[in-house]
Amino acid sequence: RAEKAASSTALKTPSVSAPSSKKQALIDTQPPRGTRDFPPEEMRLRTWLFNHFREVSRLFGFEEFDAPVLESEELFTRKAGEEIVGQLYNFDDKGGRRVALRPELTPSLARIILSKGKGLSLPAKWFGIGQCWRYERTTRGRRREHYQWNMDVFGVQGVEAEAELLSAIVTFFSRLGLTAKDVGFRVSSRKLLQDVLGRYSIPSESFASVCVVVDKIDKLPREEIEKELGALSVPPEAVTGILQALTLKSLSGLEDLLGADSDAVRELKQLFALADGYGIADWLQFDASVVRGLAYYTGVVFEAFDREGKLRAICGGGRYDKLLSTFGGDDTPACGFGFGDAVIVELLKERGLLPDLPHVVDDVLVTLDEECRPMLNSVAAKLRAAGRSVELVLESKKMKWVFKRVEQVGASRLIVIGSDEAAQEAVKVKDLATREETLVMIKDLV
Ligand SMILES: CC(=O)Nc1cnc2ccccc2c1
Repeated sequence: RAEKAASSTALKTPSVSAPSSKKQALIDTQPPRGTRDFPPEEMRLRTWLFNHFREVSRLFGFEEFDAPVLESEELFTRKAGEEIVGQLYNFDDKGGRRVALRPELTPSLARIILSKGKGLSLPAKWFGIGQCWRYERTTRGRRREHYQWNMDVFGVQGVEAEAELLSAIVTFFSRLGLTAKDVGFRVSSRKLLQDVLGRYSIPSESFASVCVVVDKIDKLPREEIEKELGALSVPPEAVTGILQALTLKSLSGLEDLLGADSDAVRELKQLFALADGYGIADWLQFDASVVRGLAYYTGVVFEAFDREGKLRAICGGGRYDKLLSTFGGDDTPACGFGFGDAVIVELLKERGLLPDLPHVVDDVLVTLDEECRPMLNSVAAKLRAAGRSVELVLESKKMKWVFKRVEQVGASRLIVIGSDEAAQEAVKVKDLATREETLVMIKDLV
Protein backbone atom coordinates (compact mmCIF):
# COMPACT_ATOMS: atom_id res chain seq x y z
CA ARG A 1 0.00 0.00 0.00
CA ALA A 2 2.91 2.35 0.81
CA GLU A 3 4.19 2.34 -2.79
CA LYS A 4 0.63 2.98 -3.99
CA ALA A 5 0.30 5.94 -1.67
CA ALA A 6 3.61 7.31 -2.91
CA SER A 7 2.61 7.00 -6.55
CA SER A 8 -0.78 8.58 -5.92
CA THR A 9 0.98 11.42 -4.09
CA ALA A 10 2.99 12.02 -7.24
CA LEU A 11 -0.25 12.12 -9.22
CA LYS A 12 -2.31 14.23 -6.85
CA THR A 13 -0.14 16.90 -5.21
CA PRO A 14 -2.49 18.35 -2.61
CA SER A 15 -3.73 21.81 -3.71
CA VAL A 16 -3.51 23.29 -0.19
CA SER A 17 0.16 23.35 0.84
CA ALA A 18 0.84 21.27 3.92
CA PRO A 19 1.95 23.18 7.05
CA SER A 20 5.57 22.10 6.60
CA SER A 21 7.34 22.75 3.33
CA LYS A 22 7.93 18.92 2.95
CA LYS A 23 5.25 17.20 0.85
CA GLN A 24 2.89 15.25 3.17
CA ALA A 25 2.71 11.61 2.06
CA LEU A 26 -0.89 10.70 1.25
CA ILE A 27 -2.39 8.49 3.97
CA ASP A 28 -3.85 5.13 2.98
CA THR A 29 -7.40 6.17 2.12
CA GLN A 30 -8.79 2.64 2.21
CA PRO A 31 -10.68 1.49 5.36
CA PRO A 32 -8.97 -1.12 7.55
CA ARG A 33 -8.69 -4.65 6.08
CA GLY A 34 -12.01 -6.49 6.04
CA THR A 35 -14.10 -3.38 6.74
CA ARG A 36 -16.26 -1.20 4.50
CA ASP A 37 -16.93 2.48 4.05
CA PHE A 38 -20.50 3.59 3.45
CA PRO A 39 -20.34 6.65 1.22
CA PRO A 40 -23.81 8.05 0.43
CA GLU A 41 -24.67 5.69 -2.43
CA GLU A 42 -23.89 2.57 -0.33
CA MET A 43 -25.40 4.19 2.75
CA ARG A 44 -28.73 4.71 0.95
CA LEU A 45 -28.93 0.97 0.23
CA ARG A 46 -27.98 0.13 3.81
CA THR A 47 -30.58 2.58 5.16
CA TRP A 48 -33.19 1.09 2.84
CA LEU A 49 -32.41 -2.43 4.12
CA PHE A 50 -32.34 -1.36 7.78
CA ASN A 51 -35.64 0.50 7.37
CA HIS A 52 -37.23 -2.80 6.29
CA PHE A 53 -35.62 -4.52 9.32
CA ARG A 54 -37.10 -1.83 11.58
CA GLU A 55 -40.53 -1.77 9.94
CA VAL A 56 -40.95 -5.55 10.23
CA SER A 57 -39.80 -5.42 13.86
CA ARG A 58 -42.40 -2.67 14.47
CA LEU A 59 -45.16 -4.71 12.79
CA PHE A 60 -44.39 -7.53 15.26
CA GLY A 61 -44.43 -5.21 18.27
CA PHE A 62 -40.72 -5.60 19.05
CA GLU A 63 -38.73 -2.91 20.87
CA GLU A 64 -35.30 -1.81 19.68
CA PHE A 65 -32.24 -2.26 21.93
CA ASP A 66 -28.52 -1.81 21.48
CA ALA A 67 -25.35 -2.59 23.42
CA PRO A 68 -21.66 -1.61 23.12
CA VAL A 69 -19.69 -3.07 20.22
CA LEU A 70 -16.97 -3.58 22.84
CA GLU A 71 -17.76 -6.22 25.48
CA SER A 72 -15.93 -8.16 28.14
CA GLU A 73 -14.32 -11.13 26.41
CA GLU A 74 -15.88 -13.56 28.93
CA LEU A 75 -19.27 -13.01 27.27
CA PHE A 76 -18.06 -14.97 24.25
CA THR A 77 -15.43 -17.44 25.51
CA ARG A 78 -17.61 -20.53 25.12
CA LYS A 79 -15.66 -23.79 25.01
CA ALA A 80 -17.53 -25.70 22.32
CA GLY A 81 -15.06 -25.04 19.50
CA GLU A 82 -17.21 -22.57 17.59
CA GLU A 83 -15.65 -20.77 14.63
CA ILE A 84 -17.16 -17.49 15.83
CA VAL A 85 -15.23 -17.84 19.13
CA GLY A 86 -12.05 -18.94 17.37
CA GLN A 87 -12.22 -15.72 15.35
CA LEU A 88 -12.94 -13.42 18.29
CA TYR A 89 -11.68 -9.86 17.76
CA ASN A 90 -10.27 -9.72 21.30
CA PHE A 91 -7.46 -7.82 23.04
CA ASP A 92 -6.22 -6.29 26.28
CA ASP A 93 -7.51 -2.78 26.79
CA LYS A 94 -5.26 -0.14 28.34
CA GLY A 95 -6.51 -1.12 31.77
CA GLY A 96 -5.37 -4.69 31.12
CA ARG A 97 -8.95 -5.91 30.84
CA ARG A 98 -9.78 -8.72 28.35
CA VAL A 99 -12.23 -7.22 25.90
CA ALA A 100 -13.65 -8.17 22.51
CA LEU A 101 -15.57 -6.61 19.66
CA ARG A 102 -18.91 -8.45 19.68
CA PRO A 103 -19.13 -11.23 17.07
CA GLU A 104 -22.93 -11.42 17.55
CA LEU A 105 -25.64 -9.59 19.51
CA THR A 106 -27.27 -12.39 21.52
CA PRO A 107 -24.78 -12.56 24.45
CA SER A 108 -25.05 -8.78 24.95
CA LEU A 109 -28.84 -9.10 24.89
CA ALA A 110 -28.67 -11.90 27.46
CA ARG A 111 -26.40 -9.74 29.64
CA ILE A 112 -28.91 -6.84 29.56
CA ILE A 113 -31.84 -9.18 30.31
CA LEU A 114 -29.86 -10.54 33.27
CA SER A 115 -29.01 -7.02 34.44
CA LYS A 116 -32.73 -6.19 34.57
CA GLY A 117 -33.56 -9.35 36.55
CA LYS A 118 -37.08 -9.32 38.03
CA GLY A 119 -37.51 -5.73 36.86
CA LEU A 120 -38.18 -6.92 33.33
CA SER A 121 -41.77 -7.84 32.51
CA LEU A 122 -41.89 -10.89 30.28
CA PRO A 123 -42.23 -11.74 27.49
CA ALA A 124 -39.54 -9.35 26.25
CA LYS A 125 -39.57 -9.00 22.46
CA TRP A 126 -36.50 -7.03 21.48
CA PHE A 127 -34.78 -6.36 18.18
CA GLY A 128 -31.43 -4.82 17.34
CA ILE A 129 -29.30 -3.95 14.31
CA GLY A 130 -25.63 -3.93 15.21
CA GLN A 131 -22.19 -4.16 13.67
CA CYS A 132 -20.49 -7.44 14.57
CA TRP A 133 -16.83 -8.30 14.22
CA ARG A 134 -14.51 -11.24 13.64
CA TYR A 135 -10.76 -11.45 13.25
CA GLU A 136 -9.58 -13.98 10.73
CA ARG A 137 -5.82 -14.44 10.47
CA THR A 138 -6.04 -16.19 7.10
CA THR A 139 -5.70 -13.83 4.18
CA ARG A 140 -9.01 -15.24 2.84
CA GLY A 141 -9.81 -11.54 2.47
CA ARG A 142 -13.21 -12.18 3.99
CA ARG A 143 -14.99 -9.31 5.67
CA ARG A 144 -14.23 -8.74 9.33
CA GLU A 145 -17.44 -6.90 10.05
CA HIS A 146 -21.05 -7.08 9.08
CA TYR A 147 -24.31 -5.68 10.35
CA GLN A 148 -26.77 -8.10 11.86
CA TRP A 149 -30.49 -7.72 12.49
CA ASN A 150 -31.66 -9.74 15.50
CA MET A 151 -35.14 -10.39 16.83
CA ASP A 152 -35.43 -12.26 20.12
CA VAL A 153 -38.27 -13.37 22.39
CA PHE A 154 -37.48 -13.89 26.09
CA GLY A 155 -39.99 -15.65 28.38
CA VAL A 156 -42.00 -17.81 25.96
CA GLN A 157 -41.55 -21.56 26.39
CA GLY A 158 -43.59 -22.73 23.40
CA VAL A 159 -42.77 -22.82 19.69
CA GLU A 160 -45.32 -20.04 19.23
CA ALA A 161 -42.28 -17.79 19.63
CA GLU A 162 -40.33 -19.52 16.86
CA ALA A 163 -43.39 -19.36 14.61
CA GLU A 164 -43.60 -15.57 15.18
CA LEU A 165 -39.92 -15.16 14.29
CA LEU A 166 -40.27 -17.21 11.10
CA SER A 167 -43.32 -15.16 10.16
CA ALA A 168 -41.34 -11.95 10.75
CA ILE A 169 -38.54 -13.09 8.44
CA VAL A 170 -41.04 -14.14 5.76
CA THR A 171 -42.69 -10.72 6.09
CA PHE A 172 -39.26 -9.15 5.50
CA PHE A 173 -38.51 -11.31 2.46
CA SER A 174 -41.95 -10.58 0.98
CA ARG A 175 -41.50 -6.82 1.41
CA LEU A 176 -38.35 -7.07 -0.72
CA GLY A 177 -40.12 -8.99 -3.47
CA LEU A 178 -38.72 -12.42 -2.57
CA THR A 179 -41.15 -15.35 -2.62
CA ALA A 180 -41.17 -18.98 -1.42
CA LYS A 181 -39.86 -19.81 -4.88
CA ASP A 182 -36.70 -17.80 -4.18
CA VAL A 183 -36.10 -18.65 -0.54
CA GLY A 184 -36.92 -21.50 1.83
CA PHE A 185 -36.29 -22.33 5.49
CA ARG A 186 -34.76 -25.55 6.70
CA VAL A 187 -36.23 -26.26 10.14
CA SER A 188 -35.22 -28.84 12.71
CA SER A 189 -34.72 -29.24 16.45
CA ARG A 190 -31.58 -30.03 18.40
CA LYS A 191 -33.78 -32.20 20.60
CA LEU A 192 -33.49 -34.68 17.74
CA LEU A 193 -29.74 -34.88 18.27
CA GLN A 194 -30.23 -34.87 22.05
CA ASP A 195 -32.49 -37.97 21.73
CA VAL A 196 -30.04 -39.76 19.43
CA LEU A 197 -27.04 -38.98 21.66
CA GLY A 198 -29.05 -40.20 24.66
CA ARG A 199 -29.43 -43.60 22.97
CA TYR A 200 -25.62 -43.89 22.89
CA SER A 201 -25.43 -42.48 26.46
CA ILE A 202 -23.20 -39.60 25.32
CA PRO A 203 -22.75 -37.31 28.33
CA SER A 204 -24.92 -34.16 28.07
CA GLU A 205 -21.81 -32.04 28.77
CA SER A 206 -20.63 -32.89 25.23
CA PHE A 207 -23.94 -31.87 23.61
CA ALA A 208 -22.99 -28.31 22.58
CA SER A 209 -19.58 -29.38 21.25
CA VAL A 210 -21.11 -32.29 19.32
CA CYS A 211 -23.62 -29.90 17.72
CA VAL A 212 -20.80 -27.56 16.67
CA VAL A 213 -18.97 -30.45 14.99
CA VAL A 214 -22.11 -31.89 13.39
CA ASP A 215 -22.87 -28.42 11.95
CA LYS A 216 -19.69 -28.76 9.90
CA ILE A 217 -20.90 -31.99 8.31
CA ASP A 218 -21.28 -30.42 4.85
CA LYS A 219 -17.98 -28.55 5.13
CA LEU A 220 -15.63 -31.35 6.25
CA PRO A 221 -14.89 -34.88 5.03
CA ARG A 222 -16.61 -37.67 6.98
CA GLU A 223 -13.39 -38.94 8.52
CA GLU A 224 -12.69 -35.46 9.92
CA ILE A 225 -16.17 -35.39 11.46
CA GLU A 226 -15.62 -38.88 12.93
CA LYS A 227 -12.23 -37.77 14.30
CA GLU A 228 -13.65 -34.63 15.96
CA LEU A 229 -16.64 -36.52 17.36
CA GLY A 230 -14.32 -39.25 18.56
CA ALA A 231 -12.39 -36.59 20.48
CA LEU A 232 -15.69 -35.81 22.20
CA SER A 233 -16.01 -39.48 23.21
CA VAL A 234 -18.66 -40.19 20.58
CA PRO A 235 -17.96 -43.78 19.44
CA PRO A 236 -18.01 -44.67 15.68
CA GLU A 237 -21.33 -46.53 15.92
CA ALA A 238 -22.88 -43.38 17.43
CA VAL A 239 -21.43 -41.31 14.57
CA THR A 240 -23.17 -43.62 12.13
CA GLY A 241 -26.44 -43.24 14.07
CA ILE A 242 -26.12 -39.46 14.15
CA LEU A 243 -25.31 -39.14 10.44
CA GLN A 244 -28.21 -41.43 9.59
CA ALA A 245 -30.64 -39.36 11.68
CA LEU A 246 -29.45 -36.20 9.91
CA THR A 247 -30.59 -37.53 6.54
CA LEU A 248 -34.25 -37.44 7.66
CA LYS A 249 -36.33 -35.08 5.55
CA SER A 250 -39.84 -35.85 6.78
CA LEU A 251 -41.56 -35.61 10.16
CA SER A 252 -43.04 -39.07 9.63
CA GLY A 253 -39.52 -40.37 9.16
CA LEU A 254 -38.52 -38.58 12.33
CA GLU A 255 -41.48 -40.12 14.18
CA ASP A 256 -40.43 -43.60 12.98
CA LEU A 257 -36.96 -42.96 14.43
CA LEU A 258 -37.83 -41.22 17.69
CA GLY A 259 -41.39 -42.40 18.37
CA ALA A 260 -44.61 -40.38 18.57
CA ASP A 261 -44.01 -39.16 22.14
CA SER A 262 -40.67 -37.48 21.29
CA ASP A 263 -40.41 -33.80 22.22
CA ALA A 264 -38.72 -33.03 18.91
CA VAL A 265 -41.58 -34.58 16.92
CA ARG A 266 -44.29 -32.89 18.97
CA GLU A 267 -42.78 -29.40 18.85
CA LEU A 268 -41.96 -29.57 15.15
CA LYS A 269 -45.48 -30.76 14.31
CA GLN A 270 -46.85 -27.86 16.34
CA LEU A 271 -44.47 -25.40 14.67
CA PHE A 272 -45.56 -26.43 11.18
CA ALA A 273 -49.24 -26.17 12.19
CA LEU A 274 -48.68 -22.65 13.59
CA ALA A 275 -46.76 -21.68 10.47
CA ASP A 276 -49.71 -22.79 8.37
CA GLY A 277 -51.84 -20.35 10.36
CA TYR A 278 -49.56 -17.49 9.22
CA GLY A 279 -49.74 -18.74 5.64
CA ILE A 280 -46.00 -19.43 5.50
CA ALA A 281 -45.99 -23.25 5.42
CA ASP A 282 -44.75 -23.35 1.83
CA TRP A 283 -41.62 -21.46 2.91
CA LEU A 284 -40.64 -24.17 5.43
CA GLN A 285 -39.34 -27.70 5.23
CA PHE A 286 -38.18 -30.09 7.94
CA ASP A 287 -34.54 -30.97 7.41
CA ALA A 288 -32.77 -32.90 10.17
CA SER A 289 -29.37 -31.83 8.85
CA VAL A 290 -29.91 -28.28 10.14
CA VAL A 291 -27.97 -27.94 13.38
CA ARG A 292 -26.55 -24.37 13.18
CA GLY A 293 -23.06 -23.60 14.52
CA LEU A 294 -23.73 -21.70 17.74
CA ALA A 295 -23.16 -23.71 20.90
CA TYR A 296 -26.09 -22.34 22.89
CA TYR A 297 -29.05 -23.56 20.80
CA THR A 298 -31.17 -26.12 22.69
CA GLY A 299 -34.29 -26.72 20.63
CA VAL A 300 -35.78 -25.59 17.32
CA VAL A 301 -33.13 -24.33 14.87
CA PHE A 302 -33.70 -22.89 11.41
CA GLU A 303 -31.92 -21.18 8.55
CA ALA A 304 -33.09 -19.47 5.37
CA PHE A 305 -31.48 -20.52 2.10
CA ASP A 306 -31.71 -19.47 -1.53
CA ARG A 307 -33.39 -22.23 -3.50
CA GLU A 308 -30.85 -21.89 -6.32
CA GLY A 309 -28.29 -23.05 -3.76
CA LYS A 310 -25.61 -20.54 -4.84
CA LEU A 311 -25.29 -18.62 -1.57
CA ARG A 312 -24.50 -19.28 2.06
CA ALA A 313 -27.34 -19.21 4.61
CA ILE A 314 -29.23 -15.90 4.46
CA CYS A 315 -30.08 -15.90 8.17
CA GLY A 316 -30.39 -18.38 11.02
CA GLY A 317 -31.73 -18.76 14.51
CA GLY A 318 -33.31 -20.98 17.11
CA ARG A 319 -34.16 -21.61 20.72
CA TYR A 320 -31.54 -21.08 23.46
CA ASP A 321 -33.22 -21.85 26.80
CA LYS A 322 -30.02 -22.26 28.82
CA LEU A 323 -27.91 -19.26 27.77
CA LEU A 324 -28.59 -17.20 30.92
CA SER A 325 -27.44 -20.01 33.22
CA THR A 326 -24.09 -20.09 31.36
CA PHE A 327 -23.73 -16.51 32.68
CA GLY A 328 -24.68 -17.62 36.20
CA GLY A 329 -28.24 -16.34 35.92
CA ASP A 330 -31.57 -18.11 36.23
CA ASP A 331 -32.65 -19.59 32.92
CA THR A 332 -35.44 -17.91 30.97
CA PRO A 333 -36.74 -19.53 27.78
CA ALA A 334 -35.49 -17.61 24.75
CA CYS A 335 -35.29 -17.82 20.98
CA GLY A 336 -34.13 -15.50 18.28
CA PHE A 337 -32.40 -15.12 14.93
CA GLY A 338 -29.49 -13.25 13.36
CA PHE A 339 -29.77 -11.84 9.83
CA GLY A 340 -26.56 -10.52 8.26
CA ASP A 341 -26.38 -7.65 5.75
CA ALA A 342 -24.19 -9.43 3.19
CA VAL A 343 -25.86 -12.52 1.74
CA ILE A 344 -29.26 -10.84 1.39
CA VAL A 345 -27.75 -8.09 -0.77
CA GLU A 346 -26.04 -10.71 -2.96
CA LEU A 347 -29.39 -12.49 -3.34
CA LEU A 348 -31.27 -9.28 -4.22
CA LYS A 349 -28.58 -8.45 -6.77
CA GLU A 350 -28.96 -11.93 -8.31
CA ARG A 351 -32.73 -11.53 -8.50
CA GLY A 352 -32.59 -7.98 -9.87
CA LEU A 353 -34.43 -6.75 -6.78
CA LEU A 354 -32.01 -4.06 -5.63
CA PRO A 355 -33.88 -0.74 -5.57
CA ASP A 356 -32.72 2.36 -7.44
CA LEU A 357 -32.06 4.91 -4.69
CA PRO A 358 -31.01 8.29 -6.11
CA HIS A 359 -30.08 11.25 -3.91
CA VAL A 360 -33.01 13.66 -4.11
CA VAL A 361 -33.87 17.07 -2.71
CA ASP A 362 -37.07 19.03 -3.28
CA ASP A 363 -35.68 22.51 -4.01
CA VAL A 364 -32.41 24.07 -5.13
CA LEU A 365 -32.04 27.71 -4.07
CA VAL A 366 -29.59 30.13 -5.67
CA THR A 367 -28.97 33.85 -5.62
CA LEU A 368 -27.67 35.78 -8.62
CA ASP A 369 -26.54 38.62 -6.37
CA GLU A 370 -24.60 38.10 -3.11
CA GLU A 371 -26.45 41.10 -1.66
CA CYS A 372 -29.63 38.98 -1.65
CA ARG A 373 -28.13 35.98 0.16
CA PRO A 374 -29.71 36.79 3.57
CA MET A 375 -33.12 36.90 1.91
CA LEU A 376 -32.44 33.62 0.14
CA ASN A 377 -31.54 32.12 3.54
CA SER A 378 -34.91 33.26 4.87
CA VAL A 379 -36.56 31.44 1.95
CA ALA A 380 -34.57 28.28 2.76
CA ALA A 381 -35.58 28.48 6.42
CA LYS A 382 -39.26 28.90 5.50
CA LEU A 383 -39.24 25.97 3.07
CA ARG A 384 -37.34 23.70 5.48
CA ALA A 385 -39.77 24.58 8.28
CA ALA A 386 -42.50 23.38 5.95
CA GLY A 387 -40.63 20.08 5.56
CA ARG A 388 -39.10 20.59 2.14
CA SER A 389 -35.54 19.39 1.63
CA VAL A 390 -33.58 22.34 0.34
CA GLU A 391 -30.12 22.42 -1.27
CA LEU A 392 -28.87 25.97 -0.80
CA VAL A 393 -26.14 26.91 -3.31
CA LEU A 394 -23.62 28.42 -0.90
CA GLU A 395 -21.28 30.14 -3.32
CA SER A 396 -21.75 32.45 -6.28
CA LYS A 397 -22.14 30.13 -9.28
CA LYS A 398 -22.92 30.52 -12.96
CA MET A 399 -26.37 29.27 -13.96
CA LYS A 400 -24.72 26.58 -16.13
CA TRP A 401 -23.25 25.09 -12.95
CA VAL A 402 -26.62 25.42 -11.18
CA PHE A 403 -28.49 23.50 -13.89
CA LYS A 404 -25.95 20.69 -13.69
CA ARG A 405 -26.34 20.61 -9.91
CA VAL A 406 -30.14 20.53 -10.21
CA GLU A 407 -29.85 17.42 -12.38
CA GLN A 408 -27.42 15.78 -9.92
CA VAL A 409 -29.64 16.23 -6.89
CA GLY A 410 -32.89 15.37 -8.67
CA ALA A 411 -34.65 18.55 -7.55
CA SER A 412 -38.31 19.25 -8.29
CA ARG A 413 -37.91 23.04 -8.24
CA LEU A 414 -35.17 25.62 -8.85
CA ILE A 415 -35.75 28.81 -6.84
CA VAL A 416 -33.76 31.88 -7.93
CA ILE A 417 -33.49 35.29 -6.32
CA GLY A 418 -31.88 38.39 -7.85
CA SER A 419 -32.01 42.12 -7.08
CA ASP A 420 -35.26 42.55 -9.06
CA GLU A 421 -37.04 39.74 -7.21
CA ALA A 422 -35.61 40.79 -3.85
CA ALA A 423 -36.93 44.30 -4.40
CA GLN A 424 -40.47 42.80 -4.55
CA GLU A 425 -39.74 40.23 -1.79
CA ALA A 426 -40.38 37.58 -4.40
CA VAL A 427 -38.50 34.67 -6.00
CA LYS A 428 -38.49 33.07 -9.42
CA VAL A 429 -39.71 29.44 -9.18
CA LYS A 430 -38.90 27.03 -12.01
CA ASP A 431 -40.86 23.78 -11.98
CA LEU A 432 -38.36 21.26 -13.32
CA ALA A 433 -41.02 18.85 -14.49
CA THR A 434 -43.09 21.33 -16.52
CA ARG A 435 -40.19 23.80 -17.13
CA GLU A 436 -42.77 26.42 -16.16
CA GLU A 437 -41.33 29.56 -14.53
CA THR A 438 -43.37 31.81 -12.19
CA LEU A 439 -42.70 34.76 -9.93
CA VAL A 440 -43.93 34.01 -6.39
CA MET A 441 -44.14 36.30 -3.39
CA ILE A 442 -41.97 34.86 -0.61
CA LYS A 443 -44.88 35.15 1.79
CA ASP A 444 -46.97 32.87 -0.49
CA LEU A 445 -44.22 30.34 -1.16
CA VAL A 446 -44.76 26.73 0.05
C1 LIG B 1 -20.64 -12.72 4.35
C2 LIG B 1 -20.10 -11.95 5.55
O1 LIG B 1 -19.74 -10.80 5.43
N1 LIG B 1 -20.02 -12.61 6.70
C3 LIG B 1 -19.57 -12.10 7.89
C4 LIG B 1 -18.81 -10.94 7.99
N2 LIG B 1 -18.38 -10.50 9.16
C5 LIG B 1 -18.69 -11.14 10.32
C6 LIG B 1 -18.26 -10.65 11.55
C7 LIG B 1 -18.60 -11.32 12.70
C8 LIG B 1 -19.35 -12.47 12.65
C9 LIG B 1 -19.76 -12.97 11.45
C10 LIG B 1 -19.45 -12.32 10.27
C11 LIG B 1 -19.87 -12.80 9.04
